[in-house]
Amino acid sequence: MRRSLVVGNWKMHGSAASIDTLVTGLQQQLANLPADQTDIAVCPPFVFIPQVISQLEGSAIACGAQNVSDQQEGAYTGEISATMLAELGCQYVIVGHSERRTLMAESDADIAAKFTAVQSQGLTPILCVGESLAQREAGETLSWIEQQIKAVIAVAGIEAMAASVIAYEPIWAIGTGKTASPEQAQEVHAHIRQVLANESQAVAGALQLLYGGSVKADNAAELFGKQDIDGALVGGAALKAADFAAICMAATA
Ligand SMILES: O=C[C@H](O)COP(=O)(O)O
Repeated sequence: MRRSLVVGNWKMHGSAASIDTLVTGLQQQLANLPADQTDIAVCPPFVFIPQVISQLEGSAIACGAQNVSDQQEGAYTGEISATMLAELGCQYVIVGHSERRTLMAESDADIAAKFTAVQSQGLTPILCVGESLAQREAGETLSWIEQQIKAVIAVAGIEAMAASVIAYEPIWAIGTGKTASPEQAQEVHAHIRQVLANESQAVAGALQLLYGGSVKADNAAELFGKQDIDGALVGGAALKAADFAAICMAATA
């Protein structure tokens, strides 16, 4: 049976003080969560990672990053490498978030290179895929998601997917309050698992598949009730300790 995983993506939010409060709140709220059933991680902005890792010392909550360079070292002004994130103690790195694909024009090739760079340092990539509203309305959702995943498999190989997490995040549901229905999400998750199963049943069966897009305390349980939804990548609701904790509880129930 797959463990569930809930990841908070704090995006470009927070200050040293507000993050201190948030992490303290999370530790209090999640103190009684059975750590053997659910993996939990938070992804702060880069500059707050050392603070968060220090605050989380001794806790079962892992820390991740929201982005990474596809290079490990060199003259890449403003970039952060997977080597650096590993040294800090990060365990996860989000790659291919739709905000980066759209706002930073990251291509499938860029994302595959980042995915490989992350794994080369022993970290776990959380590969985000998702369709726009126009693509959904044109009936292109499944083929688009398949293409995004195959672009990474083509570079990293199917076995590499075993050491990764995939997050399905329909772009139209991110930060909009419009969640995909559990049935819409399950349809895509089942397809993702089938795409993987066509190459390796073992990888498909073991991979944690998250849903992201306006996940809240009051819709999480229904989403997690679906067979192929193993957890969530949470944006807005991850900024409030009580809300994020409630989502983690729902994933554990
Ligand atoms: O990475 C998280 C997703 O973009 C979801 O964000 P949201 O929960 O605010 O819709």
